[in-house]
Amino acid sequence: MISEEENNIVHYDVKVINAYKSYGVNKIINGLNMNVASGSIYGLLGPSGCGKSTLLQCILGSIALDSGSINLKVQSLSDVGYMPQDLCLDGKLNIKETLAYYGALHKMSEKNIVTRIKELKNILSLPDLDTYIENLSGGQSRRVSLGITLFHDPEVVILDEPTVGLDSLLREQIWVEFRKMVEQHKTTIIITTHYIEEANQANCVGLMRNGVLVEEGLPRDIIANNHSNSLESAFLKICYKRQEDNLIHNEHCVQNREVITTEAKHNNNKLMKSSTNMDLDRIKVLIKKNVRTMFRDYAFLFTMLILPIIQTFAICNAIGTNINDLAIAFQNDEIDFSDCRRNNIDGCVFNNKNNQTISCDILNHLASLYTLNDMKDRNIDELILKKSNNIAFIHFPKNYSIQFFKFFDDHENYNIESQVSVNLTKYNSLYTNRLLIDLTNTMNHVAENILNSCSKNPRALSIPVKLTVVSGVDVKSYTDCIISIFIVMGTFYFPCIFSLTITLTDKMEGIISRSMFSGVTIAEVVMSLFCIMNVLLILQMAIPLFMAYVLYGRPIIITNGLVAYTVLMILVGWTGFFFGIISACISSSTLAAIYAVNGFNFCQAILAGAAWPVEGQFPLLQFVSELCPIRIAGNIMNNISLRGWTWEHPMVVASILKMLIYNVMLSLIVFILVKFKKDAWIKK
Ligand SMILES: Nc1ncnc2c1ncn2[C@@H]1O[C@H](COP(=O)(O)OP(=O)(O)OP(=O)(O)O)[C@@H](O)[C@H]1O
Repeated sequence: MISEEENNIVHYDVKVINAYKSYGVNKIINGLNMNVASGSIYGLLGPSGCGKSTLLQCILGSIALDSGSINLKVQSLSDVGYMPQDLCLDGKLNIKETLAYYGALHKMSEKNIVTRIKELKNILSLPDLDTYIENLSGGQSRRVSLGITLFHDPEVVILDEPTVGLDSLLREQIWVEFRKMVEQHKTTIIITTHYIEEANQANCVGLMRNGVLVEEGLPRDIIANNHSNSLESAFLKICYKRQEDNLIHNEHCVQNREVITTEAKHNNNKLMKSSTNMDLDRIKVLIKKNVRTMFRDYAFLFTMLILPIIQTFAICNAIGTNINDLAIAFQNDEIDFSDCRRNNIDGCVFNNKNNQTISCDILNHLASLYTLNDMKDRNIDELILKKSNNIAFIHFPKNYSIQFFKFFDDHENYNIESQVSVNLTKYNSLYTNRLLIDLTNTMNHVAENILNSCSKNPRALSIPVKLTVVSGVDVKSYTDCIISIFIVMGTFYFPCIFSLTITLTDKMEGIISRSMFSGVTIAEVVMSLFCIMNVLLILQMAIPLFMAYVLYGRPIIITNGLVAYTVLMILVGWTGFFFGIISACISSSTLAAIYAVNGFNFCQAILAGAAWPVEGQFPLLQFVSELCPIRIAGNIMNNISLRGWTWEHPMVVASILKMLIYNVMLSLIVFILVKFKKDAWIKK
């Protein structure tokens, strides 16, 4: 038989003892004591910004107290249900999937999940369960959020303004449910609310002001003690009185009963501790949820799967190709250019000098390389160059061919005034260099034709150098030389953007912290993303490789070095992934993080030699370039594919080792952030 003394003993599920918490100089909790009896509803009231949410988060252990202690009777997070003030819901899931996700995190069976979804649909008047969260009204989303909190039937329920935005009828229904939970299941509920009158239904209310509870008691006692007719007016009186007295004291809810402090099995720091533990089932649940949301985000899918195709297409078509669309202005005083088309060198030009027009030969050859614009008025040449797209102006004097032959026959008496003049625009060094090479080649070509026409050895004019390729594949364009750098750029960039955007979005939307309240560890979040990333990485590697080497036929030497090539790509992908995770962890703004990562990748690509050879950089910059993962891997991948380097080459082994070291270092940083910087994964 229970004695009267035992009957008076109150057991507490939550005890806050002399708690202090400051943000900088702002003291938010200032020596607060609070006792929440088991199997009761505790209404925590107070003006906006007084620290109610902070106190709840300290109770849950997501924020650490500066001093004081919080004792919770519950054993683990699975015994607690927390509804944050923000919704923290994933818009790309529907109601059923959302509830099932949290049910699965709490390791509920499929059958229980289905039954519980039906129950909560009735209790919370949820709309059609297939409706996506992003299509719900504010009040409907809040009910789903409450549903998540109650889903696993926790012993202690902590609710931060659960009834905001709900109509009075629904609020009433929900309070009836709270009372039922307390009576039937002995659930303990702590609830903050702005609707003071609904707190009348609580077993105990506490009024928080200036970091302490200024009043705590049964609602009807507080009303009676303050000679008021409602809880709201009673609290107003208390606030005025406190302002006058400037007195802060804390009286306990049940003063005439003996208080037994429940043994502190878990304090706030242990309940939601940073953990590197991993549970395979939870990782599977996280993977399922992330894959589901990814496949519903078309912009994300486009970035992950279509953008690599577009990028490779752009690289293969827009870099290192022949520049065919350049224009040259010319004036030919020797012959009208329209007559040139009929003009061919006929017989040996030295025997038939007067009929030959060498300018035609030169212009016809240039016409196969450039767009030629015939200018009749030489005086406007300056204007032509400034106002048009012509990169040069070429002028042939009247007696050009005669003098040209003289150049061969009688070099001493050659009239220098009669040579072709070329006026260059020098705003683009690439164009200028190209034109100079083309002019030299053209003149050589014409000279060879002339010598051929007279049955003379054309090699008489060429320089005495013999060129032979001794190693490496025969590259045809600049793209061939740097294609591996571009491929590896994408292999770094896409996993980086993948891990950054998913982690940061889930962090900023509170989905990570909400999942953590359901037992998920950050290590599990990272591992689930790592698994998905590896599948995506296979596609992101295969797409550019197939396009570059199969579709566009870029040169490649097939050796066993290609295995090292693949290993390097995978290691670069992992580096990008870890880099994205770390960036997401230390960033507090999604846009800033994306800009920073894009900017970093751009610099890295430039330093790695994507635009210009690294050998042209000054020594210190070269040293920095050699530290970039894209350079470490890309350079060796180029050597494997173009020079046939294999596993046996020490540089190949060295670069694989360097990339391994990179991955170990970055994963170590991730480990430290997971283990010791829990706050960094949660939106402040
Ligand atoms: N991470 C933080 N850094 C600095 N100050 C913070 C942080 N979080 C909260 N605060 C400050 O602490 C105070 C208490 O905030 P809290 O959210 O706990 O108030 P509240 O009582 O729940 O308010 P409301 O009823 O409007 O939700 C506020 O002044 C807020 O600006």
